[in-house]
Amino acid sequence: MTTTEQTTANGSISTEGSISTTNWDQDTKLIPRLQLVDEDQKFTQVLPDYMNQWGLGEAGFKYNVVAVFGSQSTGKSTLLNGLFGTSFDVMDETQRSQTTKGIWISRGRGMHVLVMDVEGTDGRERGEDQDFERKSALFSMATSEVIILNLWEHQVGLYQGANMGLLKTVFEVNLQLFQHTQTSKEKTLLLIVIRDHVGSTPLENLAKTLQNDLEKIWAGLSKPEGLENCKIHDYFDFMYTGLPHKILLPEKFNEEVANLRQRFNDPQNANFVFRPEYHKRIPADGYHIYASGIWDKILTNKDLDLPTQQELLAQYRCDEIAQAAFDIFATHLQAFKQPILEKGQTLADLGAQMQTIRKEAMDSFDKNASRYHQGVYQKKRQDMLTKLNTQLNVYFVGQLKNLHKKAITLFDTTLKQELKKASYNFSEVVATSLNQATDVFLTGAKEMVLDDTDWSYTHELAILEEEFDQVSTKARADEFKKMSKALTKQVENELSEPVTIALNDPQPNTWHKIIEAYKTTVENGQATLSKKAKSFNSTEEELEESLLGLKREAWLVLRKKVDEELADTMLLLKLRSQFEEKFRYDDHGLPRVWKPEDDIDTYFKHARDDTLKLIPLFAKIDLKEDEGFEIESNEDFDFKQSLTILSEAKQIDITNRFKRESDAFYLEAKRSVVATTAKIPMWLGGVILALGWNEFMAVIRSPIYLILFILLIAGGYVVYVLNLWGPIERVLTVVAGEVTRIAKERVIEGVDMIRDQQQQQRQQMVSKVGSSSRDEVEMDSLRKDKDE
Ligand SMILES: Nc1nc2c(ncn2[C@@H]2O[C@H](COP(=O)(O)OP(=O)(O)OP(=O)(O)O)[C@@H](O)[C@H]2O)c(=O)[nH]1
Repeated sequence: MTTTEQTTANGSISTEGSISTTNWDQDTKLIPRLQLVDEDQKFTQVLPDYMNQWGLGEAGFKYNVVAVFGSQSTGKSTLLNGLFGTSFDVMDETQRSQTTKGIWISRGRGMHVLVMDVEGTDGRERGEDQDFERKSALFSMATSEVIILNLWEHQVGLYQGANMGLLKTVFEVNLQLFQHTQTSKEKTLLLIVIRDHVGSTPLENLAKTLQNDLEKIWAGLSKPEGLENCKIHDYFDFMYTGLPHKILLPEKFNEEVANLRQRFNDPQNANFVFRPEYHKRIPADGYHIYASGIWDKILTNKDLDLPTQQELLAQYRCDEIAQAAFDIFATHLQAFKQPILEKGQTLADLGAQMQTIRKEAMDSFDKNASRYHQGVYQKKRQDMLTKLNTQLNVYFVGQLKNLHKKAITLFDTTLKQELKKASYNFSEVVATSLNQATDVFLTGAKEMVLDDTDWSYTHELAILEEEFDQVSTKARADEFKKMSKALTKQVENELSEPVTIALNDPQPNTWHKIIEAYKTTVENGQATLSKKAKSFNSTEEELEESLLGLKREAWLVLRKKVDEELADTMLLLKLRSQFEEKFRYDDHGLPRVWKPEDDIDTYFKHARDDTLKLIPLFAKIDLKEDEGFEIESNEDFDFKQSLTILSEAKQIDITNRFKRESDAFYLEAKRSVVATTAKIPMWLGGVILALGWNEFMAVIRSPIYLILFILLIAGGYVVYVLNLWGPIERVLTVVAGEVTRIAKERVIEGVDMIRDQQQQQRQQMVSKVGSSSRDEVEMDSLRKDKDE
């Protein structure tokens, strides 16, 4: 036999019948019973343990509850034991005193049914105190889906009898339970069992009589406000059954009891009693809370209505279940690699992991909590989800931050790497690196955004994009700087030679030539810049700014070169060479040999004046042939000022220094005239020839002298031609030095030898004369030494 549990579309649970975990015949062990409420009206603390012992702890909705009501000693316990295989106490025939005190509970054999044996309602033992009867009725109605009403046949029709009082109580408490519920009232099944049914009056007739009496009782009840017109069938369904006399017809009795059991145990039975609509929808794991809560309310005489109780139970249980689920969740969360996140690393599958542990927790919550009041469950579910999301959000934020860092680093490194390559297009490299880094961030971020959250990475993405922008702007600036540097170098190379040439050959149009060279160079540079600027995605304004920058930069390079060329020493060199050109060389470029008749003073004056005229030419960049040429100035660059090369003071200084230098040339020229004038006169040659005529003839006539003379002349010629005079001179010097050294050594050796001989002679003399005259001899000897 099976029972199915289904969650319907609106979330409510429907159950079909009870469930047998074991077969009736196999469930032979004594099923423990429990006094739920004792004589002192105290509710038991151990119900959860018993629920587990009975195997109902995890039954969910797959269990049913039945309670029995009736007068004392009407065979209620006997009936329950027969129907459900329980072991409730049965009265000893001989005593005839009340056996069942309070409320007992047990599980039905072979079925998931909680069976409650409620103390009889005669009040004989408790006197006329109807208090417990009302309380137990209220409790049974609130917790059970089927109430068995136990009546003797002979009591039927006795409208004023004790049973009728009991029924009145049942109806009243039922109305109390649902007083706040105008709609969807839960129904309870009243199964009226007529005991010792002899059969003379058919069951139908007895049922009719009883039904009439019940209607009458119902009509006589004072209904709560709003429920004045409610009908008995709004709250109750009725079933009637009769049982033969147990003592007189025991076999028949047992047979009928077995038949009746089928109505509790077999969902296929036409008169199956545990129909889903009677189910109280209290999940088994919350039954003890619910039941004890109801009893507590009853004892304290507080307003008791079932829907509120069910909501309260749902809240309590949902909190408990949520806490249990959260504890498991927290354990998983602890195992999370938070240190990795703290170290700035990212977890590849963080999103999936978060999803898994959240799902696990939510599934665990849903499994148990979804059986409770739907409104409460949904609210608690939302709370739970929010709580879990808040916990996980820490990881989301941490990972997002790390992804941010990762993306920025990736962008930076990729960009740098790509820019190191031999050729690249800057804007393309930036775009590729940007896509790559953004992709890393977005993939990681998207993977982490869980359903049912308002998590967003847009803010972080916006910040990231800003940072990307900063990095690429910096890279662009660096690249631009690099390019500008290369261009400056190019400009420097291109300008260097023309400037040097132009300044070394100063002409009136020197500056024009230099400006022309500058213009050509700048044009070339600007063409390169314009071409490269495209790859930087530069705007028109940026490009214009860069072109102007290049112009200024190139001008500064030019100025630097000019400054180098016209630095004091260089300038003096240039002036001197110009002066020499004019003073020491003639119009054909041949060196002048000054003669006494030459007008050195005039030459000198002209040359010096012409040279001095160059100083004002060098002093300022002249733009008269380049009218309109100008470079826009700014706070760091003043074009007008940059045209001045030499200040007034500098010009005077250079003029003076040059004058001093040129004076030296003048003196030198004068001296060279004197030297030419001081030559050996011609007549002296005649004298030498006359005096040396005999020696000349001797040489001519002697073949040996002649050969020696010729050899001497030839040797002299070879030495002259091969320029060997230097080495020969060195050799002669070395030889002479060596000869001198050897001679000196020989002289020193000779002197030392003489000194040694004299020393020996003195010693011999001393030994002869004796020690008294030793000093004298010594002095004498010293004197001799000195003389020597
Ligand atoms: N005449 C008759 N006697 C029965 C029947 N069933 C049980 N008895 C007897 O009635 C007596 C009381 O039986 P219980 O089962 O203890 O009755 P009860 O209603 O549980 O009694 P309390 O728990 O004390 O209220 C016992 O002596 C039973 O043998 C029956 O069907 N007919």
